[in-house]
Amino acid sequence: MHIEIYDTTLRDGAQGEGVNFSLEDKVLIARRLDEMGFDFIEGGYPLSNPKDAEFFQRMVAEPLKHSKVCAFGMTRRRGVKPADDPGMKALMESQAPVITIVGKTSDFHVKEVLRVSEQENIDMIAETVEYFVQQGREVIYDAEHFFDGWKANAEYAAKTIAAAASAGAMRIVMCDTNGGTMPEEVARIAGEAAAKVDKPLGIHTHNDCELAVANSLAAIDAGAIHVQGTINGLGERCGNADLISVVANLALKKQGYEVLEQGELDHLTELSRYVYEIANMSYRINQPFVGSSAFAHKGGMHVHAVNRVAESYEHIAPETVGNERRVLVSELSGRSNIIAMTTKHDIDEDKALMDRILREVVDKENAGYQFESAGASFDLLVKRISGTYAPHFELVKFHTSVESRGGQPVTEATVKLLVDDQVRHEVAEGDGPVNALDAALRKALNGSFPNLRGMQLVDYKVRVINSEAATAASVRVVIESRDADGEVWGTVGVDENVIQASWDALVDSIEYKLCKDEGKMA
Ligand SMILES: CC(=O)SCCNC(=O)CCNC(=O)[C@H](O)C(C)(C)COP(=O)(O)OP(=O)(O)OC[C@H]1O[C@@H](n2cnc3c(N)ncnc32)[C@H](O)[C@@H]1OP(=O)(O)O
Ligand SMILES: CC(=O)C(=O)O
Repeated sequence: MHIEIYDTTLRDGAQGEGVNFSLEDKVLIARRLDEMGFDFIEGGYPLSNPKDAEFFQRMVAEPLKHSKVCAFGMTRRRGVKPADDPGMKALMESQAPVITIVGKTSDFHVKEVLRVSEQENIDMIAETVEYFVQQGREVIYDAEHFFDGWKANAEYAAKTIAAAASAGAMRIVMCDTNGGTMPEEVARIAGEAAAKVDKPLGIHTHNDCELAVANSLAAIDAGAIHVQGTINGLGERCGNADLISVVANLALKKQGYEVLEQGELDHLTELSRYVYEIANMSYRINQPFVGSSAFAHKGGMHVHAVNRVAESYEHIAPETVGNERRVLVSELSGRSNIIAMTTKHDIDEDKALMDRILREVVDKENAGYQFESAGASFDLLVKRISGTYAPHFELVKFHTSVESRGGQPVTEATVKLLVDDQVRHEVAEGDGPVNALDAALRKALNGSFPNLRGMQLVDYKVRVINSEAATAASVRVVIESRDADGEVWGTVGVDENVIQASWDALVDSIEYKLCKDEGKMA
């Protein structure tokens, strides 16, 4: 059976703290969802702001190929005819083929929040839905606080959805607006609701109890054919049901459900990252299915098993959802991690060598290093231990200073190096000691290694690692560098002095780039 996937990233997702899509962001996301075969895309709330209203005009000018565009709004205001209500006018002007109307299900909300009679709320629902149906629009009815309302007064809740259904709504969507309902309640109430209306049911859940995906699946198992949610679970408070997980579970874990266009499942990871990128948010590494850790193996025993049979510690093949398997190296590694991570180093599976590398990794992690995000430093460590490393330069000395000139801080670094037995002595200013050191180091090396101009530092993180040791605390510096072709690599340095730790990470970054360009890292 086909389950309709209704995306509300651009409306309910935008209600998430820290999310603010521009008009162009919204158009880009809508187009990507359209390409993947999402059935419905809720573009926004046209009454709310000009940007949302404009989005619908863009959709008229440049229509989507597959997805139906939905405009969202509430039922008419109390005591007003739909045709006179500014909300209805904004929805009509959107020209969206589908209008999604949210209305009150719970008698408590009718009394305490809307402050209208129970009958007026029923009339608001029926007249609003009927108005849009008469104007030739398809109407989806979002029954707000559906489960809470049903638990408090099932008879009244049933009357509200019956009003929407008989007025012509094509879907009745059960909303767990406060996100507090348990999956067994969702299943039971969805079954009871199905007996009261003759329209297909949908489900819209929030994640306040970390159950939004489970509740969506429970409703579908109970007969709902339509599911609403957002990409990556963006949304107000704890977010909405994450459609990435909903879609993956329906396609891969449940029997008999079809979702999206065929062959689109392996674009889920790309879609998730795309939306994070546009929302200017960091992705969640442990996000199910699509996080970078979703198939990352760290424990030595696990890596040993995965090297033999991948499915021993993987519930699906990562490629099914466009993700990839990763092996991490750390103090929890066994020889199997090292073997998996050294395949590119043209070294035999020499047991003694693997043990030496493993011991060095464990010792260094014990001293505060972390190789998970510093793969380039690990690769250099392997080269050092296997005797294939020849440094490209030697440090004679470095010096940094920060002084105040006219109230402005000025940072300067000097480095003295030996490159091919030649002394290079350079000074540079920077936005801080590490930036200045980087600039001076490059000045000293650029003549011999012009390819260094292609790389840049893109991230710099410092962490105190044994703060309980007070003055003797060490710091770990992790630097991320990027090459002109987009390749990114991480390096790490640890020391009691933050400048020394930064220097070590910096030198590893440059040595890695030079080795890589000479084909010694492949
Ligand atoms: C569960 C959900 O996610 S529903 C969607 C929630 N999303 C948003 O609120 C984001 C967009 N909202 C907005 O831009 C604004 O709130 C607007 C434009 C919709 C309304 O703004 P305002 O007119 O200034 O009203 P305000 O937001 O303060 O209050 C909401 C009003 O709608 C009424 N209302 C709430 N739900 C409904 C409903 N389902 N049907 C009719 N009226 C409703 C409230 O009673 C209140 O009116 P009142 O002040 O006369 O009592
Ligand atoms: C409609 C909606 O967003 C909700 O009830 O949560």
